[in-house]
Order: sequence, then structure tokens, then C-alpha cells
Amino acid sequence: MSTTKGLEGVVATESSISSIIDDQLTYVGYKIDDLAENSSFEEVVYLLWNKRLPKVEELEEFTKELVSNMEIPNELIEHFKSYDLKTVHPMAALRTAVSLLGLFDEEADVMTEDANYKKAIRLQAKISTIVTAFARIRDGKEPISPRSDFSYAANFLYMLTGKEPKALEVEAMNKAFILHADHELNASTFTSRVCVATLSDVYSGITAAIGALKGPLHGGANERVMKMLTEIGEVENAIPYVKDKMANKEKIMGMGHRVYRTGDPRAKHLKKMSKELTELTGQPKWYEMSVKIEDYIKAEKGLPANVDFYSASVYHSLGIEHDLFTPIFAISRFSGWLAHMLEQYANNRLIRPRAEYVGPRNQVFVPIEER
Ligand SMILES: CC(=O)SCCNC(=O)CCNC(=O)[C@H](O)C(C)(C)COP(=O)(O)OP(=O)(O)OC[C@H]1O[C@@H](n2cnc3c(N)ncnc32)[C@H](O)[C@@H]1OP(=O)(O)O
Ligand SMILES: O=C([O-])CC(=O)C(=O)O
Repeated sequence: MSTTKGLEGVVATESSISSIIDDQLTYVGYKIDDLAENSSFEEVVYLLWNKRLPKVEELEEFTKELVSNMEIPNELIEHFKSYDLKTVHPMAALRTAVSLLGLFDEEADVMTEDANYKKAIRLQAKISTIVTAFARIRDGKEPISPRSDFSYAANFLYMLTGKEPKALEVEAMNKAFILHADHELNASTFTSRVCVATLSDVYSGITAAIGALKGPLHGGANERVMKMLTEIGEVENAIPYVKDKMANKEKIMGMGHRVYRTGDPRAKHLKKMSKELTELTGQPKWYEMSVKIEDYIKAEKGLPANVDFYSASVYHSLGIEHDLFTPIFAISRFSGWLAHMLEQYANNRLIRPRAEYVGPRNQVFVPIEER
């Protein structure tokens, strides 16, 4: 048997949801650039789950379905109010809340294609409400109900802040959601597929995936990018800071990628938004120091900025608390996880690889009192 550390380069499944070929990302064959510039998050979710773009009436119907399923059970709100939210990381709270949500879904274990699709709608609808309810309750405020006349992105910002969001803010959020929606067989998506390949339910798959996304080598990097920028403080400190980290063999968050070599095609969109939003908010330094770091790491290590790098200064400019950055990633990636779980159910086989045993052999058991 031969092993590949971290399964690098191993092709573990077939999929027709998203592809990364020659550093280009597509969703169901549509270029990410076209979708980011011209589409809505709702349309992209439809695309990922149905593997085709919707017609006008289909998108209207789908959008209505999403909004009408956004309310969350009161028990979940009471659950958030029952402990000190300031002492927990939002991703941990989210992991538990989504698992709890499954207990209120009578169809959680109904495995028909139709039931799973309906659960996907319910989960995608409610995740944005869960994250915003958590954030508001943590700040001592009451959760806000979604508005049926708002898009998914607008509702997220509205439920978070209680204010009607500006067009530019909605555009940025919509684009960020589209860009994070799916990414082939990344660690959290693989986790979700492994989970439901045992024919477990989608709530289990999503809960497992949230756990995988939380880590700093994956979705957890975006929050840490902002921590790094905050520590750097001013543009002139950026290079000395990064040099120091590199000298200590520490990784620079938001840089590098397992698959991309020349660059992450999502990063340029977030970079553009970061420039616009940081200028608009009178804080161009976050963008400027990010560019310095990106250029330095590219020149020194040949590593590209990934999707987490510029999303940090985008979300910061939208006034979002830093520890909500990864939950925002999760809101978007729910759509990809759900698409992959639906695909897995449709053509399932248990995922069970092998491990090469490298431990001791032929040991003689010694009773405990003689050791
Ligand atoms: C949405 C996402 O999940 S995108 C990824 C988000 N994660 C991050 O931004 C965390 C920072 N980046 C990383 O840790 C890595 O680049 C990963 C985990 C994303 C992918 O890396 P892998 O393919 O596993 O590469 P690995 O970690 O083995 O690194 C290979 C080499 O590049 C270096 N390297 C990789 N990323 C970085 C980085 N961000 N900063 C500095 N050096 C890095 C490693 O130190 C290693 O160098 P060496 O060969 O001299 O020892
Ligand atoms: O694909 C990966 O390994 C990580 C990533 O960029 C993502 O999940 O968006």
C-alpha cells in the first residue's frame, strides 16, 4: 500500500457540481467570474442543487421558498439565551445549534430525494437566521425576523444589524456568498460526504462539516487574517511583521492553497471589493497592508492569496465582528455541502479508505500488574 499525506492529488469521487481545472473555478460549468458579476446567491444555490440555471418563475418560487423557511424554532433562541455566548466561539455555537435544529425537523431521517431537497431548503434558509440571532443575542439584543421583500444577502445584513442595508453592502455580501458557495472536494465538503455516505442524515453531515470548516487551515483562516491585520496596525509594519512570522516558521493566514498554484480565482473579486469598501469607509490601510503581504509572500514563497485573505477586510469594512467571518463562510458553504450530500445520496457507496499500519507488530500482552 502507498499513502499520500493529506490525500494530496487523490481523486476520491466523481462530481458534477464544481470544478477546478487549470486554476479556473466553475460551478456546473459556469465560470465563477460570470456568476460573481451577474448572478444572485439564490440563483447559484439553485444551480448547485439542480445542476442547471433556473427560469424566471423557478427562481421566484425558489427565492420565496427560502424566505418563507427562514424563521427558526423559539427553542433555539431560548437555547442561545441559556448560556454565556461571550465565552464561546460562534462556530462552536453554530455547530451545536444546527445539530439541535435537526431535533425539530420531523423529516430529519426521511431519506427520499424529495424530503432531502426540502430539508436542504430549510437548512439553507435557517442558517442565516441562526448566525444573526446568535450575534444579536450575544450583544444583548433581540433577534430580527427576515423581510420577505429582501434578497438572501440583504436579509442577512438586515437581521444582523436591524438596519436596511445599502445597495453596495448587499452587492458585496451577495458576491461574497456566491464566491464561497462551493469548492470541489475541500476538507469540509469531503467531511459532509463521508458522513452521509453511511446513509446518515443531512443534519449530521452539516454538523460534521461545520466542525471541519472551523479550523484555521480551512474556513477559520479569514478571522485570523483580520487578527493579523489588526496586530500589524499600520501599512509600514506589514513586511517586518510577516518576515518575523516567516522566520519563526509560522504560516501567514489567507495565503497558500492545496490546489491553486497561480492564484485563487475568487481572490481578485474580493480584492476589488476590499479596495472599494476600505476606501469608502476611510480605512484604505487594511487593503494596502493586505496588498503588501500578498506581494511579499508571492515573491518569497510563490504562494497565492486564497479566498480567505481579502474577505477579511471586506467583512471588516461592512462593520461585521471578526469572529463572525467564519460563520459567514458557513452560511454560503451550506449550499455546497448540501449539493454534495444530495449528489452523494443519489449515487452512494460507503466511503471507507484504508490506512497503512506503521505501528509495532507481534507484541506480547503483559498483564497490568506485571508492567
Ligand atoms: C477556504 C480555504 O480553506 S483556503 C485555505 C485557508 N487556510 C489558510 O489560509 C491557512 C494558511 N495556509 C496554509 O496553511 C496552507 O497553504 C494550506 C493548508 C491552505 C494548504 O497547504 P498544503 O497544501 O497542505 O501545504 P503545506 O502546509 O504542506 O505547505 C507547503 C509549504 O508551503 C509553506 N506554506 C504553505 N502555506 C503557507 C502560508 N500560508 N504561509 C507560509 N508558508 C506557507 C509551508 O510552510 C511549506 O513550506 P516548506 O515546504 O518550506 O516546509
Ligand atoms: O478547496 C479547499 O481546499 C479550500 C477552499 O479554498 C475552499 O473550501 O473554498
